[in-house]
Amino acid sequence: MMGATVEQFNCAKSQMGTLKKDPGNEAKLKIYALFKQATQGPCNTPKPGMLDYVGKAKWDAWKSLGSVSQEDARQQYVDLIDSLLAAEGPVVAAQPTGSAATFDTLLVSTEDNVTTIRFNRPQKKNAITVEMYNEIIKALEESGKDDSVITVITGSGDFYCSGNDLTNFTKIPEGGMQQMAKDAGELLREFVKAFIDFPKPLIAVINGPAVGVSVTLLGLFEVVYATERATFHTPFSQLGQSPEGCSSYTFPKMMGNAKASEMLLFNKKLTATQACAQGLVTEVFPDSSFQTEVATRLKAYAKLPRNSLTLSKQLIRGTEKERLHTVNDQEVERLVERWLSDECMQAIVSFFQAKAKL
Ligand SMILES: CCCCCCC/C=C/C(=O)SCCNC(=O)CCNC(=O)[C@H](O)C(C)(C)COP(=O)(O)OP(=O)(O)OC[C@H]1O[C@@H](n2cnc3c(N)ncnc32)[C@H](O)[C@@H]1OP(=O)(O)O
Repeated sequence: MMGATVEQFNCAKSQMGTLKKDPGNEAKLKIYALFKQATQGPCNTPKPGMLDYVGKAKWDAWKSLGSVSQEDARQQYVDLIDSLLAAEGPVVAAQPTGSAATFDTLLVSTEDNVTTIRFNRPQKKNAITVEMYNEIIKALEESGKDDSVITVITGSGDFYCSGNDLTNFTKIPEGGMQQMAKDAGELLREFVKAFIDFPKPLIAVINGPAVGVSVTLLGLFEVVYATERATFHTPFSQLGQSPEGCSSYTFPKMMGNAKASEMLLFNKKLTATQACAQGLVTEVFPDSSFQTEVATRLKAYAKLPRNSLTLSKQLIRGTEKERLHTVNDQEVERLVERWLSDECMQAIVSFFQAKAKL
């Protein structure tokens, strides 16, 4: 992990004063400990006496950081303050509890502390258009700052999502194919970044088959619940493309190189049960009880303390965030080249030719 600079650390220190809500004792102890470690190094003071409860708790928190370097402590401090600020951001005015914000390709609503982002192009199997990528980024940005405790992503109709809308590659801008690939790369980078940086627990509710980028992103979710009817397919080589959504890193980490290669190189489509065995899915439910069983879980999770969940997510994900951004950049760079390849163009032409023959 690369550490934060002293300037970034000082900036985070001053931003701490702008927190509107008390982050709670657990977070305050962590902030104290990281501050001490960042400014003085490992704990080197005598342990306070038994009756000095507060002093002892602070000392324990500092001591628990062991030999973490001052540079790393600065980074963890900056990340922690960032995530607390992101989690408490202003309650989005257009998103009072139970309301639905307006998007053209999504249904977004917040109810009982759960914000649900639902892909809403069921007639196209929820394929993701350029507009929809942008709306998902916006919905995540708003949901990261609203008052909800967890965020859920799911699909309308019989599919979860059929991945990138292949018509995205048929609208050639003035700058030609090169410009199209460049623009698509930038959009994809921002899209995946919105998932990497999302501060709250993110839960995927996979209501049917999932394809392409909607599958690769799953490694960036905290929990993935699937109906037994769901399938998971990443047909990249078939399309002359290469993996994205950080899956070139998260999939081998989750399922090992061989199983990841079957999916990402050789287009193997997994059933929900197989995906669960590989660690891509958390739990599979019978289709008949899927929605009610998952709703019960979500309701319970949404009653948990918001800050504790955000902080715990940050502990689990924080150390690899930088790595994920690097992976995202590399995957985008490779895809921009791939989109201009004969293999990819031919595969897209074939998809539309097959459609035309029906
Ligand atoms: C600009 C930023 C770009 C970032 C790109 C990031 C890289 C992402 C990569 C990927 O996601 S790769 C995966 C791409 N997806 C696919 O290859 C899936 C293609 N679709 C299919 O194979 C099938 O449609 C299906 C999903 C298996 C469903 O088959 P089914 O027989 O059940 O339904 P259909 O009649 O085929 O579909 C209904 C309707 O929806 C249209 N459609 C479905 N998926 C897509 C799609 N991905 N792109 C565009 N259109 C799609 C399909 O053509 C039908 O349309 P109509 O014929 O009714 O007009």
